Amino acid sequence: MIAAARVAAGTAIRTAPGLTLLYVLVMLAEALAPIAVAWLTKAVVDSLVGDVPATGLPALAAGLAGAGVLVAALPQVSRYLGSQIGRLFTAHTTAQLFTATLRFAGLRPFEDPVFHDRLRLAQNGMQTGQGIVTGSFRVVQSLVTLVGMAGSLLVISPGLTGIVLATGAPALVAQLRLSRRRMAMLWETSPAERRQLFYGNLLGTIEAAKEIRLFNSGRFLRDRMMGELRTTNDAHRRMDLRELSVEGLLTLLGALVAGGGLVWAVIAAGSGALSAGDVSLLIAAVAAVQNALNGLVSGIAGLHQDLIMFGHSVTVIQAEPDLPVPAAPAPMPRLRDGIRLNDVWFRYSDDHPWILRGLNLFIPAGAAVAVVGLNGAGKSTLVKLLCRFYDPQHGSITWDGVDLRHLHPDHLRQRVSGVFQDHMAYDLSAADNISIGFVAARGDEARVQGAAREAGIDGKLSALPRGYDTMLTRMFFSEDDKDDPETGVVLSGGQWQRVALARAMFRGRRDLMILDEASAGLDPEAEADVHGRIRRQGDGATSLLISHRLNTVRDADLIAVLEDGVIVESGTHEQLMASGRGYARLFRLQASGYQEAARS
Ligand SMILES: Nc1ncnc2c1ncn2[C@@H]1O[C@H](COP(=O)(O)OP(=O)(O)OP(=O)(O)O)[C@@H](O)[C@H]1O
Repeated sequence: MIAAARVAAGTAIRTAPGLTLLYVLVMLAEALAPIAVAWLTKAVVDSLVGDVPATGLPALAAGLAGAGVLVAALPQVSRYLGSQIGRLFTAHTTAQLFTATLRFAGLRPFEDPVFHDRLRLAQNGMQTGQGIVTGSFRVVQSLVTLVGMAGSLLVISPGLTGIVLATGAPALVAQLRLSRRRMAMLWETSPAERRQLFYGNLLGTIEAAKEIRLFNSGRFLRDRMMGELRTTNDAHRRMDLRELSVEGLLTLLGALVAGGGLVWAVIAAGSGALSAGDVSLLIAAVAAVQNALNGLVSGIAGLHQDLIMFGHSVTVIQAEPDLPVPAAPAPMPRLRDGIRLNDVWFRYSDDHPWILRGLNLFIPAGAAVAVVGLNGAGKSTLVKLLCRFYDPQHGSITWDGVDLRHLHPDHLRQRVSGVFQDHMAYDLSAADNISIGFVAARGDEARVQGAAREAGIDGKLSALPRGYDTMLTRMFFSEDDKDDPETGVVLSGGQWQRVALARAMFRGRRDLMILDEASAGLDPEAEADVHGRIRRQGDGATSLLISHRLNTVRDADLIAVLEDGVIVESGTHEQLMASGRGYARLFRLQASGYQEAARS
């Protein structure tokens, strides 16, 4: 929490130094104004009842009126300044948080549920920016008022001062414990809240809508969502009850002290021990000290809570890299020799089974290499290792002899392009969907169109209502233009695959092109055509093709069969067919299926 406080203070000062200074001055004036009002009231009352000469009465009255104006006006000014600093603070830390998530070079953090909980709380914590800024100044302000008012009260009644201040100590301890418990509760209920969000999103997305309706699973999902919501609601209710009882007791204690003080002051004034002005000062001071104490206690508790929340952002912002990045990465010239996987062992975590078990494979520069294998054999895992989204636990992957671990992940990825099996369909325009593959060339319309042509989707995209500027989603239309087809279109699965291919093509010639089931949604002829284009694309480009349709990869220079975490067969199509082993069997099986289909 101390680290979070340090970061928060530094951020506020850095993002808005002038405003912060102004805010401090306004808050100080706001803190001192009630003290001035109390003392001026005492002086006026004493003058009026004749305890002191009334010569300066008009000046006192004018001073009192001026202080009253400040008491009324300053809170509005400070609220505006606090909000503005809070907004700047939130914008700054939000940018930092998302920059930090981009710094993770691999995928592991995004598969970690604890990270997801933290990220969600961190995003909520971003909204606490204003609370931290205003909360910390409120604490200082309450402290100033408290000291001033307690000093005033001390002049009249040291005993009462002691009692009033003493009620603050248990309040502070209780509030701090409450805020710690609330934060712990939020952390504990975070997984349930995340599941609730997940079910809620499922019930509202088009992707799930078909299955939910066909399988009539909506009620089941809704009930699960409500179950999670009940869990979090119960935890919140228990926390609210606890707060209610503690705060109720503290309020009662404060009221008893204030009432007792009033009775004592009236009796003391009756016996002449206090002046009328003293009584008015005492009434104002007891109320103000209690207010300031409450402000201080709840300010500290709120700040404590906001800082714990903000601490999640700081943890993400300051997180160690998920993959070791060398301080002096090896230079990365164009691939000349090839990529070698040497005795590669990999599993997703210690409690997962081994996916790759000593895999050896050489992908020669300039060659088209196909990897085939059954579902779950580890083909996509191999692709992720080649992009260095993970490091293997044993063995190495080398790029022209240099271990990927010695290269900078950014440099490596600049040399790679491709389409993942689970490629993205962005709710963006057609042009953006393609040019996001190489943001530096965004706006190059000819290049966008060229890539789309290569992927065989130019005809479709050019004919859209707004051409390449058409949104490939119907998510963002407004009430006014909801029936206008120009606001967005919906593509088919195969068309999306071609858009993803165009995105990969848009990157231009890269050393390694990976197609992981990238054309499975196309008909076999189109898939073979795509593979052919990839092979012809630029001289010497290396490609890694993954497909379940063996016929579409038969022209590859090398076909490797992945099974049980190792390559069990490799060679050209002809060699593998001649060997008559698993590949040949599967190929014949698939070929006979096509022949059957062709005959029927
Ligand atoms: N992020 C992950 N965390 C844990 N296990 C994973 C993860 N991704 C994949 N796996 C597991 O790794 C194994 C290999 O998966 P992979 O996706 O590499 O197979 P594949 O050969 O590409 O399969 P398919 O042909 O079905 O696409 C599977 O058993 C899968 O459950």
